[in-house]
Amino acid sequence: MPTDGRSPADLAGTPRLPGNRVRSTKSVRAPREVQRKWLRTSVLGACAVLAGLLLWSSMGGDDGVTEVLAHRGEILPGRFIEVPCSEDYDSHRRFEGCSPRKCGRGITDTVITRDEAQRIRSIAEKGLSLGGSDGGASILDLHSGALSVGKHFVNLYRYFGDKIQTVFSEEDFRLYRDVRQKVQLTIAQAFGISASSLYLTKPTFFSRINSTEARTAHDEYWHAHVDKVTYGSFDYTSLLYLSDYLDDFSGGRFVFMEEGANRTVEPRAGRVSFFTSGSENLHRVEKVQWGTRYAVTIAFTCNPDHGIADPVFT
Ligand SMILES: O=C(O)CCC(=O)C(=O)O
Ligand SMILES: [Fe+2]
Repeated sequence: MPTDGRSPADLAGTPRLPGNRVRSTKSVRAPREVQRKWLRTSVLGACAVLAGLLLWSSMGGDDGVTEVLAHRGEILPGRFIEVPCSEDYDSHRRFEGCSPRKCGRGITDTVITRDEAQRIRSIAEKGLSLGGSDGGASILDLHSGALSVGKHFVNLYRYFGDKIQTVFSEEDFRLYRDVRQKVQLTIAQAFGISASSLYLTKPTFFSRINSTEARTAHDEYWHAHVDKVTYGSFDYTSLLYLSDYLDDFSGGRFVFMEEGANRTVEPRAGRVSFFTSGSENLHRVEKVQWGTRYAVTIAFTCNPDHGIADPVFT
């Protein structure tokens, strides 16, 4: 406890005002000034510590510096950041005019409309309502038919047979293909390659993430990874977000991880984030804290042998 610098013995002979207050005389003014000075210093010190803490947390705390590449509220016509390519592509067959020579990441909010995102999300909702993981992460793959159910996956097409036409419509598949085409063109343009040299590859899938605790390894979506290592055939990864960060869910931001710096993409319905799939783009997804996050991972390869077709309504 701070004192004004006088011992109880010093105070013993001091004249007292009513209320037991020490009278303000010249002899006591100096210690009171010391007290004020101390108070001022403490307040200033506390403010400085608070400002430091705020700055530290806004920079990502002990994760290192965090830069937001795309805020949830902004509408980006297009942002592209070039990064040096990793050597990951050297150990794979090279397809000139397609395999990444220019690497990087881009974000655009103007290729897919909010309305298209809403309609694409309805497809995901319909499909995923037929199943869903016991843990926090469910997937629906319209190409293979894979759908999370409990702790496993079922093949939606085998399970429903012809009845699948009562779930999805021809229009759903048309929209899905149109969106895929627009994303493919965007990637080709950003990396200076021909769109026809890119092939859709697997897995291309919808994801639905909530804050339910993971039950199996499939629910653990938050680990840092390199898509080319995880999925093999990927050369270019894209993500189309179907819900809004902080309106529909919290947590769940996409993070590009680099030494000393993290760069985040805040999901926003209609936002397309795309990047070369090698370790120049190591990334993770933050754990979702509340709400539900929908997205589609749309992957492209340069190797026609690894290409897959658009899903068809049969
Ligand atoms: O949903 C996301 O933001 C990222 C998903 C992802 O990293 C992946 O599918 O490989
Ligand atoms: Fe990934």
